[in-house]
Amino acid sequence: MKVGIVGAGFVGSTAAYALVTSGGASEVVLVDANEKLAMAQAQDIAHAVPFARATTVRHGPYEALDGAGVVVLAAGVGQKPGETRLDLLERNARVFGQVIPAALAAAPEAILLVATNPVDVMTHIATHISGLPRHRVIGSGTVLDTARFRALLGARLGVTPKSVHAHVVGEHGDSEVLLWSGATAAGMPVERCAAQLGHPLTDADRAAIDEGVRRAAYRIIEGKGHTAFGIGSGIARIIAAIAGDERAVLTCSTLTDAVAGVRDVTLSLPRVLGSRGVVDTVMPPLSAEEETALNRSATILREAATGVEQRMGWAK
Ligand SMILES: NC(=O)C1=CN([C@@H]2O[C@H](COP(=O)(O)OP(=O)(O)OC[C@H]3O[C@@H](n4cnc5c(N)ncnc54)[C@H](O)[C@@H]3O)[C@@H](O)[C@H]2O)C=CC1
Ligand SMILES: CC(=O)C(=O)O
Repeated sequence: MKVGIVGAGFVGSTAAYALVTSGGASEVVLVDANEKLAMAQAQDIAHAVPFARATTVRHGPYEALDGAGVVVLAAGVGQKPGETRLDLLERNARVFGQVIPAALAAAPEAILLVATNPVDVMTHIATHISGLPRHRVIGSGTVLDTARFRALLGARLGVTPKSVHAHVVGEHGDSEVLLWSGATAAGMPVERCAAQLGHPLTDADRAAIDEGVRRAAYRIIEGKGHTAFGIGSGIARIIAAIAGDERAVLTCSTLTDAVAGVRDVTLSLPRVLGSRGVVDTVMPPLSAEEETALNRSATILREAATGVEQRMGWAK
């Protein structure tokens, strides 16, 4: 499948590199307002191809997205140390007003995969601007937070994160909800598995893991200015699920009729991904505490979306 990536900065270029190393695309085209950057990234990544999977990597204007099955949207600004994701909304909404019509004019059949933050509200905006059916506008959502949760749980249990099944839902951001009640390893609740392995999970462990997931971006941005490897790999994983019509379950963001009592909200839940995009959604069982936290997260996102809808004149 041909994949377009608009925004060839840290996130877009790392996603392109992950696609090349995983063999997730036959062709990758990078587009950026900074054409010199797009060209340099495309050349650098193309030089990895002899060590990786057969992929054509190039840069170009929007017209070069012609025929793309997925267009990744990674254009816009990222957080500076201390900024929240929601602080980026106004600036990145303006970017999407330019980028989405141009991308769809070239690739009208594409699924849009949004990475730009705040990713849930940007996915909401992308659904409105594009006019596409909601199943074709997917935010990377909490795919990264779920990976962070699995990584930290795996480290605590002393097993590979690949053997840990645990999900983060709601906002990709401060109000996200770690679903401890459904977390499993080796086919049993994660607490029981941890105890059997001689690493019982204490309240302090749980608090440290929650903090480690929720505050990961802040810590990494403080240290290196951006995050890219986790999300680049997550984007490549989502594209593989679409390209292979896998029906893989990944925590992605898409416009949803009602979640935890909140209507018309774009956030992450476990989504079944296939060649049409989001082909189904699974609502996990939640504890009372998780239900309350998801209602709060959905309310925050609904309010942020309402604000944008009013400013853009979409309010009904
Ligand atoms: N969804 C997630 O889990 C994550 C999302 N992000 C978000 O991804 C976005 C990109 O982050 P980085 O790659 O680190 O930023 P970056 O600054 O390295 O790259 C952004 C690129 O967008 C380009 N751009 C800006 N306006 C444009 C326009 N109108 N048309 C075409 N290109 C345009 C810039 O020239 C730049 O190359 C940020 O919003 C960041 O917060 C970052 C990490 C994780
Ligand atoms: C920057 C960002 O959204 C993250 O790394 O989670």
